[in-house]
Order: sequence, then structure tokens, then C-alpha cells
Amino acid sequence: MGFGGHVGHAGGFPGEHLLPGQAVVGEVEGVLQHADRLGRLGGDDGRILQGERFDVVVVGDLVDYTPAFGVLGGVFPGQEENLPGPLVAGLTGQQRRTIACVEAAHVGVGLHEPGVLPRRDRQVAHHVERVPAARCPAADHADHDLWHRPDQALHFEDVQASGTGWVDLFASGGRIGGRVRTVGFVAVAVAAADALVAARTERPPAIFRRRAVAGEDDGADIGGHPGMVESPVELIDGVGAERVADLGAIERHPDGRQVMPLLVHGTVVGDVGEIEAFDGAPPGRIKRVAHGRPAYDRTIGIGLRPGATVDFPLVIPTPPTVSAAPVVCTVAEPLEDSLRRGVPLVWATGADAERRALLGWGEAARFTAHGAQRFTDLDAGFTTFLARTSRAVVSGGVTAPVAFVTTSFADDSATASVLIVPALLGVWQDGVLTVVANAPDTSGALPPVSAPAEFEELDLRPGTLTREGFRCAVAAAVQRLAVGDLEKVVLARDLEATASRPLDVSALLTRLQRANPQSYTFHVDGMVGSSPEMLAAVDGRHVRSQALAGSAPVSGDLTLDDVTATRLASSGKDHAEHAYAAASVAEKLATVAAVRRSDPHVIRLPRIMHLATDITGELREPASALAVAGVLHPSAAVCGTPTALAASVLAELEGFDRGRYAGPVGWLDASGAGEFAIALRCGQVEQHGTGIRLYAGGGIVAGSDPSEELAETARKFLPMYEALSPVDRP
Ligand SMILES: C=C(O[C@@H]1C=C(C(=O)O)C=C[C@H]1O)C(=O)O
Repeated sequence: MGFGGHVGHAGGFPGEHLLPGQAVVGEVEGVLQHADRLGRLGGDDGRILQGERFDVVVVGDLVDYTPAFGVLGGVFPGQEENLPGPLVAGLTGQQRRTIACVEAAHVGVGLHEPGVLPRRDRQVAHHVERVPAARCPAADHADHDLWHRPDQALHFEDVQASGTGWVDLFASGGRIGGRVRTVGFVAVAVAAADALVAARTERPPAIFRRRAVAGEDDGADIGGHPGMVESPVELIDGVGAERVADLGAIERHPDGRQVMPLLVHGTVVGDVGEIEAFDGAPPGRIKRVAHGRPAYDRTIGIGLRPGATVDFPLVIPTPPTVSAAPVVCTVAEPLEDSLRRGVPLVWATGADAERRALLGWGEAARFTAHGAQRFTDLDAGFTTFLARTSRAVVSGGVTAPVAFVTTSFADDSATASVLIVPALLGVWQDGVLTVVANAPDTSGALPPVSAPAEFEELDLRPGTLTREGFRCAVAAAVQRLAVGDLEKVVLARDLEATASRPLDVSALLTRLQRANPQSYTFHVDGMVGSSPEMLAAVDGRHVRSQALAGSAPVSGDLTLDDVTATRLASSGKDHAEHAYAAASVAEKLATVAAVRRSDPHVIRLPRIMHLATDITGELREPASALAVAGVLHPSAAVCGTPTALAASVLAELEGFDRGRYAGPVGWLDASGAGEFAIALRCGQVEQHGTGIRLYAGGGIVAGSDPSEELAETARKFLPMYEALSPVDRP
């Protein structure tokens, strides 16, 4: 089946090829997005289209066993860094987390919306019942909604229920003579074996959040009403006979990912990006978008940035129908062994029996993005991937496909933000690793458990900002805080480590996880660390975050640490520093959710304790974990207050690109659920795996002392330092 969409809303549309098995799609300057997901972030519309470049790369199916089995050796502190050596044991953590549960799937629903399809010439093939005329617009409708011609044929091909194991998702397609023509219609067929339908199945998911267009509507206002279907919709059972009649007005979609981005094949007419489609048309070319205003069609969710040029047609292949169960294998083994299988993408957390981890091997797709719109771009990229694939609920309550993401801290960072969809997904829990094909067309063998690499010496030295440089930067920040509007700024410094052989990332991850079980241990695209700070955990509409700011050392002596904790809990300076962080998260989250927050309390980590505020909320509109992370980033815990001023001051005083340090890192699944930590206590593997750049910082407020802040950063380097240079190493 092919599927297509024609969009005539002022704006224009990107084109791209996403063909199964093709190695590289190319560079796409437009944004594929779907209406639901754009619509979730109310008031954010303009941002969607103002970003910079967006690269889409789809990699083949094969699992890529990138070897990175070098050895970690002793880390020798360089010229001036003097991280504490022998350290007492840490305390175990207090936090519990669960991997998000999956919103329900509904069996066999396709959606047809009036005002979209022409009445005549419709043809429905295979497993989809013919769409009745009753709910269709009259045949003599003109091109009133700028979507389509009234005489187009619509074919449903191969829209069918899945067999066991996968929940299928489709968009409708229009093909004439083998050529994609424009069709403004989306059908969503969702079918699942009973075993895979989550317990919370309760609502039809296939509700396309499009504003219905009246016959006389000229389309001028299209896109202004996210989340609303204002006229009757009709649900057509994708499996067979049953048809769900008029649902009336439907305000929101329970799971925004179940709507496809449509495709465009046509040419752009006029400077408003209007598209006219025709058979044999040359690839669409969109030179500009209306009057500099970013425009996109929220109703079908295809966007284009101002000035974007699209040279080729967009073709999204048919979502495959998979009947085989997705489980590749199940292995009973400790997490350490799972981590030693190749060099997996990793998200792991929890102590002892509560431990759980998501792992990924190979690459089914990789999306990269730069600029202020990187979160939206990556989210849109994942949506395009989801549009051509199917879903499956796997153990642990996640819905495959799952993507792993690491994003840059700064909007203008040279470092790419990356979303990787692994070919294989592993869910490790309770001593069992369950491996599934992460999408129906991905496969590969689970890499074998490798032996630990031999030790290798590391050379550790200051990065861009030396210790003295950091002290000076703190002093300068304190001066800035005394005058003007700056209230808090977070300053960081970096350390460089170089090994003569590639680092053993698996060993690093194992030690990080072992030593910091209550933190979020991650590895995505060489970004490796163990962060204590949850930026956004999304499960359905529920979102939770924990702001950390205000720190004190942990000695391991419980009595002493109790005294320190009491002092931290009553420190005016730390509370002031903390209040900015908590307020920034609560305020940003309040733009998309009804928010509750706890009082500040102390959490103890092995080497450091923090003031923490738990912030929870219920999203007003569905949003993916990545989208919510984009809303919350950067919090004042890692940037400062006010945000924009602090961002420019820290960039000036630090003098280096933070890369992905202090940026969101985590995972999201096909339902939008996921977890994003702030990338702290971490490093970026560089130089072909032989180098790693470590980062640590701290919040500066009026009254901050440069030497104390320096010592605080040293404590924050410890998790990585100790994992790189374990005491049990010769
Ligand atoms: C900036 C870092 O940590 C952040 C800053 C903190 C502080 O200033 O007290 C505490 C926790 C984090 O929010 C870091 O670990 O590099």
C-alpha cells in the first residue's frame, strides 16, 4: 500500500524519501509532523518551523556490532586536577521508578473523516470495508479545503489486521496508475492480538485530530484548532465488517502517534506554498513560505520552515504487516552481561531487584538535528519512522519501536542532537533480558557477551576551563549577579581523558550502574553517564520531573552526613539556588500541564546530596516524553534564571560548547511514553572511542564562593572518575 496526502494549506510541504532498506534518505529541510503531536504543545506553534537543518538518515536493518572493546586503565590525574582518591562507600538511593505503561490499543479501527474524501471513485480493497457514501462529502465539492481534487480515487490496499504480536498502524493511500496522487485522508487501522492489547484499552485510538472543513471553507483558517474534530467522524473497522458510527465531536486523541504524516507529491504554486498535484508531476519544489511566517498544516501535520527548499517528493512506504511474534530471544542473565553484549544503547536505573534497563542494538534509523527546534525535529523524525512501521507491546510495558535520544544543551551547539531507533530492543528486568525486533522490519542477532577488556591507562587533564579559569568564571558570575537582571547562572567545566585504545564503554556502564543504582545510567551515541536528575518522565498524560539544585558532600559517615543534610535543608543560599530550579521546571511544565509540586527535600547520592523538588503534572494535550523534555529544557538547574540571559552569560564565561552535557538524554516509545534525564555526571566519548570529555558544573547565586563551587564540581566528576578508574583495577 502506498499512502498519500495532498495539502493545500498555505505553507507548503517538504518532500523526502523514506524507502524500506534504503541506506540514506538525505537531508530534509522540512519537517514532517503530525497534527496531534504538534498540537500538544499549545502556544508553541511558531517554533515548529523556525529551526535549522534536519537530517534524516535511515539505516539498514542489520545490527551493527560496533566494536569498542578497548580497555580502561588507571586514570592518572593530570597537571592540576585533584579529584578525591579513596572515597567511602555511598548510600543507596531512595527513588523508585517504573517504566511507563502503555496506553491502550483498540482493535481494528480506521478513520474516515468527512470533508476529506470525494464521494465518487472510492475503492476499498482487501480487508477494509467500503466507505459508505453517507459520511462523505458530496461529489461536487470543489477543492474547498485546498486538499484534493474532487475526482480522485482512493485505494485502500493491504490495510489489514495484524497477526499476533504487532499492532498495526496505517495511513490510507491513493495511487493512480502506480503514481502517488494526492489524498487528504488518513485511515488508521489498529489491530492487536488480545495478549498485546494493554489492560487499559478503553478508547478508540484512531481519531484523527483534524478540524473538519465545511463545504464553503476556503481553508484560510486551517490549522488554528489543534485537537479538535468538529464534525462527525466515522470509524471503520480495519479488520472487517464492524463499523463504528458517528462519534460526534472528538476533542482529542488518546495517542497522538497513531496518525500518519501524509505524503506530498506535487508542485508548489504561488508564494504561499499551495500545492497542486497532478499525475506525472515533477518533484515538488517549495521555495518559500508565506510572508516569512512559518507555516505548516497542523491539520495533517506537515510542516515546512521558512525558506526551506524541497527538491524531491516525499514517499513513505507502506507500513508492513507483521504477523510473527516480535520476541527474538529471552535470556536469563545479570544486567552486567547484557551490557557486555556489543556496545548497546542503554537506559538503566533502579537498585537491586527493582533494577530495569532498556537496551538497544544496531540502528534501524538515526535522526539528527541542530538548532532551537531540535526536539521538535527529532520528535517529528520519530513520527515519520513510526508512520512506516508497526507497534508491539513488549515486556516492561513499553511499546516498540523505542528510540534513544541525546540532545545538545545549547540551541547553537555544533554537536548534533540524535535520535536512534535500534534494530533490536532489549528490556532487562528481574534478571531476564527480553529481546525483540524493535520494528517489524528490523532484525539481527543479539551480540554475544564479550569478555572485559584489559586495563588501559588514561591521561586525564583539564579541558577548556582549568580549575583557576573556573574560579575566575565563578567570580565574574558573582559580579554579574550583583548588577542587572541575572539571578542565577550555572557554570560548568570540562576534563579531557585520552586512552591509547578505545574505551570499554560496557565496563564503564557496568561500574556506573553498580555504583549509582538510583541514578539513570545511560549511553546514547557515545554520551555516557549516570544522572540523578529526571527532567521528564511521561506515561500517558502523567508527567513527573525532579528538580535538583543545592548540593553538599556525602562522606559515608552516616552521622556526619545527617548533620550535613540538616544543614543543607536549612541553608538559605542553597534554598535560594534550589528555588530557581524548581520554579523553572514548574513554570515551564505549567504551560502544558496541570502541575503539583512537593516541598524541597534532601536526596543522598553516593558522593553528593542535593535539595530536590518533585514536580508532577497531567498533560492537557498528549505529548511525547521528548516533546515535554523540549518544553522543560533548559531548566534553571543547569542554565539559570532568567533562562535566556543565563544561557548567554554561561556561554560567555565558560567559553566552550557544552555539547550534550546538561541536555536531555533518554528514551521514548511508540506511544510517546518515555524518560528523559538531564545529562549530568557524564562524558562524551570522542576521538574514535579513545577520548572522553567529562563535564560538571554548579549553580552560582549571590554569595557563591569560587573555591567551594570548584570543589562541588570535583564531587560531581566523581561518578565518572571512579567508573573510569576503579579501585579494584591493578
Ligand atoms: C550542573 C550539575 O548539577 C546540577 C547543579 C546542582 C547544583 O548547583 O547544586 C545540582 C544538581 C544539578 O541540577 C552537574 O552535575 O554538572
